[in-house]
Formats: sequence, C-alpha cells, structure tokens
Amino acid sequence: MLRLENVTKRYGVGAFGGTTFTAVRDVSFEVPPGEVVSLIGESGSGKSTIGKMILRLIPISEGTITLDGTDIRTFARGRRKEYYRRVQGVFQDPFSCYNPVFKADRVLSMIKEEYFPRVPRSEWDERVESALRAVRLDPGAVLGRYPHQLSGGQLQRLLVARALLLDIRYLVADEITSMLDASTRIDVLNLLADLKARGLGVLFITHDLALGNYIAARTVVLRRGEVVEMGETEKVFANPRHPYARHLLASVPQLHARWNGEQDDAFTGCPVHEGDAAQDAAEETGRLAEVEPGHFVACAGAEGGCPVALRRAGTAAAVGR
Ligand SMILES: Nc1ncnc2c1ncn2[C@@H]1O[C@H](COP(=O)(O)OP(=O)(O)OP(=O)(O)O)[C@@H](O)[C@H]1O
Repeated sequence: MLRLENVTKRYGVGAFGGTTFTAVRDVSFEVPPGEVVSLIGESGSGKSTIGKMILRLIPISEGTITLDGTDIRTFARGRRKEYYRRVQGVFQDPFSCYNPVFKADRVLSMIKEEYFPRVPRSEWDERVESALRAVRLDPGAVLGRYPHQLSGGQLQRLLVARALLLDIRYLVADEITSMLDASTRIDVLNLLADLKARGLGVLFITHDLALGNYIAARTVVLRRGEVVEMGETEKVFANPRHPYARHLLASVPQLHARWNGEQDDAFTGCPVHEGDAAQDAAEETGRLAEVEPGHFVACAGAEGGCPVALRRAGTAAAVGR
C-alpha cells in the first residue's frame, strides 16, 4: 500500500526563497495494490507536486508517505534503487524522456546496466520481450528504432515497459495521455487497466475527468492543494457534494447523468457542518466527513457558504482589525 498521511508541501519562493507557498496541504489518501486511483483537479491544484513527492523528486515538508508501511524517506542514498524498483513514474511528455541521438530502446538497456548488470543477455532479452508484449508493443516494431520513428503512444508504452522491467508495484502516471490523440489515449488507458490486473497500484494524475471516471475505482479531488472530496469514483461522480467538485463535474454532464438540478438543490450547504450524519462522521474522520460509505467530503469553506467557516472568517477578520 502506498499511503499519504497529512502530507504538506511548501515551496520556497521570492528572490531569496524567504517566503513560502503551500502547494499541498494536509493531504491523506491511499493507493492500494491492484487499484487505479485518479487524482483530479484544475491546473495548479498540486497534483504533480504530490506525484513528485511520491517519486522522491522533491522533499515532503510535513507528514509522511509510506510504502507498505515504511516511510519513503528511509529509502535514502544507498537504498534509492530499492525504492525505484518498486515505485516508478511516467510523465506527460514521452518525447522529452528520450535522447534523439540514441535508439529509443536505450531506456531499456539503461535499466539492465543500472539494476541488473549480472543478468545474462539471453535472459534479459526474454524479459524485454515479455515487458514489451505486456504493454502491447511488437518488439520487432520498436527495438532498434529512433524516437522520431515511433509514435507518442509507442514511446509512452515503452516507458511503461521500462517500469515493468523493474517489476514495480506502484506507478505514478502523471498526465500520461494528455499529449496523445484520442485513439492512442484509449490504448494507454487500457494498458493501465492491464497493469491493474497484474496487481499494480496506479496513481493516475489527470485534469481530464472523463479519463479518471473511465479507469479509476477511486477518485481524489484536489483544490488549491487540499482534498475537497474523495471516495469510490461512482459515488463521487454520481453524487458530488463539495461545491468545487460539483462545479468541476458539471463541466462533464455526460459522466454523471443521474445528477440533475433537483439533486443539486438537495445538496446545497456544507457537507461537514450542515447535516447531522455528516457532522457525526466529521468527528470520527477528522477534517473530511463520510457522507455515505466510502465517500468523503471536506467543509465547503466560506466561499462555499458554510456558516461555520463564514463565522470563523468573520472572527479572524475582526481579530485582524
Ligand atoms: N518549484 C516550485 N516552486 C514554487 N512553486 C511551485 C513549484 N512547483 C510548483 N509550484 C506551484 O505549486 C502549485 C501546484 O503546482 P503543481 O504543478 O503541483 O500543480 P498541478 O495540479 O500539477 O498543475 P498542472 O495540471 O498545471 O500540471 C502551483 O501554484 C505551482 O505554481
């Protein structure tokens, strides 16, 4: 299990890094093995920052990320490879991951040099072939080719094959379909479904709600670095409760046909601070209220018209004066 607990990320900003900007605040969720979890939210909501922290590309400011119960910070220096054998990332722009002067399959041979120098060539070739077939690539069509001779979808799948050679358990897929055309996009999504069937846990970062709905069993909605709603995808999409999630999902009406104006009216108000069941659940689960089994929602905030948040904001303004 890949688990984030109360994770916060502050970036140093300003000329001398003297001030900080909180890009991710108090985020907790899990990516279980064999499951795709989609992380959605508008541009700048902190999705990639979360992916980078999981991939140990940037440090965590507060909170903990654990891999099967082990704090990922313990995979430092001498243990980095151990971590990357289990967790890998694939990113938006497959072209930028390749050096145009080398053949594309160099990304695979680099894995051998780095991680498996003692594996005999014949055995390695078999592993490569099986990884390529797992991502639905014909070895004959990609091996020995230069990056410009392959399509974006092929290059993206080659990167997933590279991850499979490491026998990873978790994949962070950050906007991996956004540079692909519609039909290739579906291919790559189906590939993620295959990976899931092989027992991999996938964090699917996307701003494309339709894709998230298609592939993920669970959805986490992020806004300005905070989780505003999360849970089983069906429930979040059919019955969004946070004003931001409702607004976000309203832009893809075909995905939640059951959600109509009447339901919308029924859910006005703050899911945490208005409504008895939600309030009880809020006390149990902390900041998020469990509005139905497996469906968690944050306070609507002052902007969302929550009376408690408005009162707090009023008090803070009064104190500030
Ligand atoms: N190195 C950095 N220093 C300062 N601020 C940063 C840095 N990296 C990201 N940010 C800021 O953190 C916030 C979250 O950025 P992030 O890239 O995680 O968002 P995102 O949801 O992935 O957006 P997008 O969908 O556009 O990629 C943004 O306001 C961004 O400007």
